[in-house]
Amino acid sequence: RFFQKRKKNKPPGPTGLPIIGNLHQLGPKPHSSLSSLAKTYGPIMSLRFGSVTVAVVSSPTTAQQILQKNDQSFTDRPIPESVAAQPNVNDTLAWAPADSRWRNRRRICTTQIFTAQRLDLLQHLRHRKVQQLIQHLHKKAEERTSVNIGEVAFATMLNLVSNTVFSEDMVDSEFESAGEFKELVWRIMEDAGKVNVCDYFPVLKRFDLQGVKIHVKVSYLRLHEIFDRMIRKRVEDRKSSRSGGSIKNDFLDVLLDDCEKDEASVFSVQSIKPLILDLFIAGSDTSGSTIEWAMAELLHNPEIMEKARNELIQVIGDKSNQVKESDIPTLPYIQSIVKETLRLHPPVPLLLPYIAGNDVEINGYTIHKGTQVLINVWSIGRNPEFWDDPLLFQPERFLNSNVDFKGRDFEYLPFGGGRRICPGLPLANRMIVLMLASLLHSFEWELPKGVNHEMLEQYGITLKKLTPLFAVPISVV
Ligand code: HEM
Repeated sequence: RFFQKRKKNKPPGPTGLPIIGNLHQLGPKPHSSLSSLAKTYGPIMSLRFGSVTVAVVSSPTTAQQILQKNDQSFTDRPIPESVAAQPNVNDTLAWAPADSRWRNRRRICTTQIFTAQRLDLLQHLRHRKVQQLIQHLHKKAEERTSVNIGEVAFATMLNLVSNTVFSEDMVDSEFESAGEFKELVWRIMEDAGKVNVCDYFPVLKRFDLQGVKIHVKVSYLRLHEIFDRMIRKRVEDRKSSRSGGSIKNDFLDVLLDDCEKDEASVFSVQSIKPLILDLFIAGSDTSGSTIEWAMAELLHNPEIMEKARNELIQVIGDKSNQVKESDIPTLPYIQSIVKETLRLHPPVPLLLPYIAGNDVEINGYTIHKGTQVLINVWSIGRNPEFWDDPLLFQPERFLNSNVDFKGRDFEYLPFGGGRRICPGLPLANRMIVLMLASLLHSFEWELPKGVNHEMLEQYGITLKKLTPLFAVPISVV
């Protein structure tokens, strides 16, 4: 009777099979399968994955109910086993419960890295990292060899984050050597993207049937070891700096200042490592895949590429001038290309999952406490009810429109919304526009001969191209 009461008034959804529930309906592209199911069951539907009840939201008004109207009930996230494998997971930003310690960590990241003022101060860093990328591409252009666009953009972003945090590069300037750091972050992304049966059958957790947890743990521990070494070295340097040496004033120094401030500090040497790791993981692949999709769309739509290059030539001039961040406001077409890319290819198509903290009424249905909630922003961004010709890549749609990705327009949520909206949004926006504008201003691009250009997706922790995009840069004269 208790069980039946709990099931009362749930949103509609497809009947599941015994034991596995609806897991078999997810397929290799869950965001797309769930989008198809929503056509039958509506903007909020209920499914069962193993023993976990999941509500899937697929319309702007329903997303608004979750992220705005009832946001106090949807603050926490369920933690997948591949994420729980890391040490001190409750000290992360992305997965920790939204308590006062999480608020403090978020506040310190926002005020010390992501405010307009702090970002302005570190503009030179982004220019330097993008110029390193451009120099690397000039060499490739001379050799007439193709470049893995997603990978070099990913490595550039890793180096930007590592310079923000540690004031040093983690990937060599040629982006080629299998830099250990890059491989470790990459491997974590891969493992975290696997569908893990243990997440849906909590009784199986301790058996780690697919071995995901044990595999990913090795990478986490190694990264913690690297961070540990760097942090200890910095602690020593800070001691000597007090006797006259220099200090770096980067994010690590901010965190260590906080550790030393008082005993009630939210940070310790142990608890800053998961936070730093979160910034690397959340920032690099998302930005890398956005650049990859943008370039893939432009190679697919040469007239749009041409229009973008014309805007750059008009605003920036010829290749002897470099694109700067201060040019961004005068590049509306490039900005629209980035927005259109994030509409069609949101790197986190189902956002990070939420968990209902109590029973909540949405659209007349009850979302019971403990239900996982997925918001299908991929589906919302492709719905003809909210977008004209939604499957066409048309940056123009954003040109004279106020729709933005800051979490207030619920038909367009590539960075999520509400209190857990992506804190890295301002940095990502600046860096992605700058990187894309520089790639287009310095080079013409073509696909390697004989390559079949497809636009298929591969679902993982970020939504990537099924086959990585390789393109040949040609230096403009
Ligand atoms: C194109 C680039 C990016 C996209 C599309 C993106 C998207 C997202 C999304 C969808 C979420 C979950 C929001 C929600 O659940 O409502 C998120 C969370 C997060 N992102 Fe980003 N992100 C990007 C870049 C970055 C960067 C550059 C950083 C930092 C360096 C970053 C750090 C984070 C963190 C720490 C969280 C967890 C926030 C929390 O749960 O409190 N992201 N991001």
